[in-house]
Amino acid sequence: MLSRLSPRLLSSSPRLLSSSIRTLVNVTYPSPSVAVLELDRPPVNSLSLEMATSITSHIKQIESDPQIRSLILTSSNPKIFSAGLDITEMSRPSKTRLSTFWRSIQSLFLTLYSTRLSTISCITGHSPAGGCLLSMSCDYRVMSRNPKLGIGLNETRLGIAAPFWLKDLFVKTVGYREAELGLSRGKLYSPEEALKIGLVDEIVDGEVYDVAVERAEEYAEIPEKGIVATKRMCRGELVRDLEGKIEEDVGWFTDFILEEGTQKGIEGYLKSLSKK
Ligand SMILES: CC/C=C\C/C=C\C/C=C\C/C=C/C(=O)SCCNC(=O)CCNC(=O)[C@H](O)C(C)(C)COP(=O)(O)OP(=O)(O)OC[C@H]1O[C@@H](n2cnc3c(N)ncnc32)[C@H](O)[C@@H]1OP(=O)(O)O
Repeated sequence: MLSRLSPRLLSSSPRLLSSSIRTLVNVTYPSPSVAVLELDRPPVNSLSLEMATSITSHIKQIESDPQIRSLILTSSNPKIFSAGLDITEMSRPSKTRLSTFWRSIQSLFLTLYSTRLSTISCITGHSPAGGCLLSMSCDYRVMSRNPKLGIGLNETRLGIAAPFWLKDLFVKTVGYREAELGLSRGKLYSPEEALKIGLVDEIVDGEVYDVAVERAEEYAEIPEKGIVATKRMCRGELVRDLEGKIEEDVGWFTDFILEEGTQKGIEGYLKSLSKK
């Protein structure tokens, strides 16, 4: 039933959908060529298996409408873009669930990073780890100037490491030395710092969403053929690298996460979060 609804219909009846099926995202259309996908999984938009799968399938639905040229990724929570992977997915999981979870994250990355759509990340709130991955997978990043916000890859703070493709994406975005420093220290950058190193492209004092729509409309005016060929040129290598190592990467992730030492670290991190 859901899959037969066109994306436009989806956006026109979000309340009807949320009462029947929890989609975890809202889709709206501020102009004929622009779609907005709003993450909506309270309290912190963390990426569970269901959340990652829902985002991926909504991107694919939006992509299938030829009129839509740009996609804005944002959050229903003004303070938090996404808290990254749902850490509870990695705490004492079954191996089967953990593998399926990781495949859903790989698939979300590949879909968002290689979509024909021009993607704008509208970052109004915190964006650690998997949240930063979502933003870095977009073509353009606009962030609120709020100095209390943080964006970056803080995996080491949980006793885990970013997978090779996320490390490569970070290197491509901010350069080798900054990536090495940021990854090993698990650094979360303020918006000003993020702008300085190229982790975000613009910071905004007022309404970030309005600027994101403006940028999305600018992208939508550029001929699609040129954009798609350019994205393929810039992003194809990393996409092919991961596509060629999907199983190996699932193996690394599950082995690493299921190690007792990693489990203890994750447990401790979860406790520290709930004690705050
Ligand atoms: C060799 C390599 C092989 C394999 C690689 C291995 C792994 C690498 C994998 C992938 C890379 C990506 C990893 C990740 O994304 S891990 C997640 C990292 N995220 C964080 O560290 C963020 C943690 N959260 C926070 O810092 C704060 O919650 C935040 C600043 C976002 C919001 O603060 P606020 O004060 O507003 O809310 P809280 O009270 O802290 O949280 C509310 C509620 O939500 C729970 N929570 C928070 N974050 C998460 C999360 N990521 N997953 C699940 N649950 C989360 C928090 O515990 C609170 O719960 P409760 O106490 O029950 O209300």
